[in-house]
This record gives sequence, C-alpha cells and structure tokens, in this order.
Amino acid sequence: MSTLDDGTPRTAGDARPGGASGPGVPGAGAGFSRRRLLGTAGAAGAAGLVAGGAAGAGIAAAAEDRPAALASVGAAHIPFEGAHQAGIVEPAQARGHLVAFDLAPGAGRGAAAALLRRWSDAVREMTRPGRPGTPAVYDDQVADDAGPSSLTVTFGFGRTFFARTGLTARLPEALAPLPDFPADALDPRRSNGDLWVQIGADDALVAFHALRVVQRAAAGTAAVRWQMNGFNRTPGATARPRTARNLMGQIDGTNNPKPSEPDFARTVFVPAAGSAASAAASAAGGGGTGTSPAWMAGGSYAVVRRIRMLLDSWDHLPVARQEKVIGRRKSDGAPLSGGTGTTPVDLERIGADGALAIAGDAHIRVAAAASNSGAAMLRRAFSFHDGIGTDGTPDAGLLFIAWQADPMRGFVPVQRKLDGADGLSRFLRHEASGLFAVPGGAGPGEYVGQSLLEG
Ligand SMILES: C=CC1=C(C)c2cc3[nH]c(cc4nc(cc5[nH]c(cc1n2)c(C)c5CCC(=O)O)C(CCC(=O)O)=C4C)c(C)c3C=C
Ligand SMILES: [Fe+2]
Repeated sequence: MSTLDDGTPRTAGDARPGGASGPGVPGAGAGFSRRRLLGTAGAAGAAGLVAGGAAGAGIAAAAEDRPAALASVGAAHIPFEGAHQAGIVEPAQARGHLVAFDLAPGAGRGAAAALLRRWSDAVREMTRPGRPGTPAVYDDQVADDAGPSSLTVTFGFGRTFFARTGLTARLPEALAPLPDFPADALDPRRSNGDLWVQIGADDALVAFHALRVVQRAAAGTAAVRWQMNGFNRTPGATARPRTARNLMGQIDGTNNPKPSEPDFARTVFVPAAGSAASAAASAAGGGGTGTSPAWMAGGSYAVVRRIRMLLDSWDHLPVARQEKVIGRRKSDGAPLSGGTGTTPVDLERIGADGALAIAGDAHIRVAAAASNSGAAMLRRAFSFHDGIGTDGTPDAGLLFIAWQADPMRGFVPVQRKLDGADGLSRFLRHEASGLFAVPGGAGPGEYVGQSLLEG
C-alpha cells in the first residue's frame, strides 16, 4: 500500500480535498466515490455516474462543510476510467487549460485513433493515485514530486473532425453549428476546432505538465488551433468551501443541476441507445435533436464560450444595481425574492415596492429553466485574465462551459433568450465559441472515442 507524504496509508478512496472520500473524512475509504461531485446535496443520486458512486448524501454534505487540509490538495485524485469522462461533474479545479487542435493535412481516421490512444494512455498514467507517472518520452519533470492534484483531462470532437476522418455518417445531429446570436462578437481563429481538450488540476504545474504531454503526444498528427487558460479558487483557500465566485464577484453556480436531482443524468448525459431514457428523450421533442448515435452513450455535449467581462463598467455600478442585474445578493448569493443562498428562487414574488422582487431582465429570471420550457445545462467554468486589452481594460472574464445531453435543449434556447433580454449582457462580450461532442468514458484498456473510431 502506498502512503501519503506524512506516512498515512493511502486508501483506494483517496480523493480531492473535501470530497466524499478525501483524507480526514470519517468513514472514507475503499467503496466510496473517488469523484467529488458538483452540487453537494446528495451524491447518492449520482450512483452509477461515478466509480463506486454509493457515497451517501450526508457524507458529501459533511465533507463540504469541512475545510480542506492544504496538504491533501496534491494527494486528491479523480479516476480517468468510468462511464463518463472525468472533468464534467466534479467541481472545476483551481487551474484549467482549454485547447483545440486541428488534424494535420493527411491525418485521417487511423492517425486520429492512434492519437486518442496515446492521449488516453498518458492521462491514465498521469491520474494514477499516489505518485503518478508520465510516459518516459514526455518526461519533462515539471510535475515531479507532485501528486495527481485532481487532474482531469477530457476529450471532445468538433463537427469538422468527422469530414476530416471520413466519419460523416456518424456525425451526431446535435453537433449542428450553433446559431448566430445577434450580440456575438466571435473570433473564428479562437473558435471551434477538430478536437477539444479540457485540462483541470488543483496545481498549476500539474496542469501545465498535462498540457505539454497532450501537445507533445499530438505532434505530427494535430496542431494547436487555440488555447485558453483559466483559474478558480484553490481548495482550502476559504474557511468554508462554497460555490466559487467569478471575476464580477458573484457566487456563480448556485442553481446548477445537482447529481441528487432525478433529472440530472438526463440533463447532462446522452442515454444509451434503446434505453428507456433514450426513448423518453426522443418522445420529449421540444426542439431537441432526437437520439444521439450509439457511440455517444454516456457522453455529453460541451458548449465553450470565451465571455469577456466589461469589468470597468461593471465595477462602476453600485452593488444594489449589480444585485438587481443578477437577481441575487452579492454577499451570499441569496435570491432577491428572499431567504439564504440555498433558498429556491421565487420568480413570482412581489417586493415591498410593488415590483417583481427579481426584475424582468434579471439574469437568473431570463436564464431559468422555467423561462425556457425546461431547458437546462450544467455550468462548469474557469475565470480567465489575459492582461490588459487593446482598449486599456482588463481582458478578463469567464471560460464558460455548458454540459448537456442535447445543446438544443440546453444552451441554445437559453442563450437565444439571454442575447436579447438579459440585463447582464450589457456587461459581457462573447468573443469565441465552440461545440464539441464529448464521448463517454474509457474502460480498462480502452481509449476515449474508441467506439466512434473503431466501431
Ligand atoms: C446560455 C447560458 C448562460 C450564459 C452564457 C451565462 C453567462 C454568465 N452567467 C454569469 C453569472 C451568473 N449566472 C447565474 C445563473 C445562471 N446562468 C445561467 C446560464 C448562463 N449564464 C443559468 C441557467 C443560471 C441559473 C438560473 C436559475 O435557474 O436560477 C448566476 C446566479 C447563481 C447561479 O445560479 O449560478 C450568476 C451569478 C456570468 C458572469 C456570465 C458570463 C460571463
Ligand atoms: Fe449565468
């Protein structure tokens, strides 16, 4: 049995700090989930979504209340293998890299399959519990001495991948180009791409190392099209872990779908073809794109947007006005309809002044599932700051990533509405965009995307 740096025996349940099986969590160990999930109200509802996903709601909630020991940050690990790829349901890590690649001229299906095999093998190695390894050929020693630090690497396919590899017959309908949104100011050079990789880790060097491994493994087969770097709060930085703040200072992610909710899996993941969930999704209609191909079972669609925040304008707004724009209090995220950060939003509530407590153009009203025929997505973002832009203001904002089983029942209808009616949109600029099909997770010995490339 391997050990932690302080000599504590490592168990199969080593996990991210604060997670259901992290060091210091009573009862943690083999048999408990090794993936800490977004939304803490009940990891039990996520059983089957994660390795050993039988952790109880009480344990997850208790773990969330307990400050993480900084020493445990490096030891936390998230398994690469599973029904779904890692990096979707777990909280976003402190450091993130998003990279899109285009296949090299002449690189077809065989070369792409070999690349996904190399990537998967390398990530399996780098995410091992204990002292992760690196394939010798890529060993730059950047991550030496570090534990896995909750590293996840998630792979996706862009629409253009399918024509380049002769796989157009297997192109999912759901990967249709996103519509033009009138307020978009998109840079095509920083948008889309044949392949997409999301890297997250709670240590900057571990994340950089993974990025270099992924880039070096692609040499000769695919070239970087664009790269974006992001960050979040470091685990253990606050006395009480809670939903993170974005660069506007708001608590962001409160009303994300929770794994404990009955609709969670249906909202986020593509059901297996022929399953009851698949039949229900097809029958639901409602503007969706219907059944995804069998190779997408257990997968998800990621909408990626680089959203610049016009921070100088935002910062001039008094806090009360900022709160009205969002519909929640800035200090604790409580909805303006009353209660605390965890109180459900009441969109009908009339305030003392006779007006709607949550304004007609408040972000949470316009984005709510109730305002969009039930459309919902899982938001998992990184902040970015790339210095000062040519206009002299911070080039900063949100690397917004929305995960859903069908973008036509998630991001698209919501963004259509936000684009015209959202009070927050005056302070935002959507500068880059991508839509990627993210297949299900790999099993032992498999690589991500194998059923597409070899099926
Ligand atoms: C198309 C989808 C969305 C985009 C784009 C988007 C951008 C964006 N949002 C914030 C800040 C907050 N958003 C919040 C809630 C929220 N946002 C969306 C969707 C998009 N946001 C949804 C579906 C929701 C939940 C609505 C609900 O049902 O209550 C919040 C409130 C806290 C929370 O629930 O997360 C904040 C704050 C920024 C800064 C931003 C672009 C940079
Ligand atoms: Fe939002």
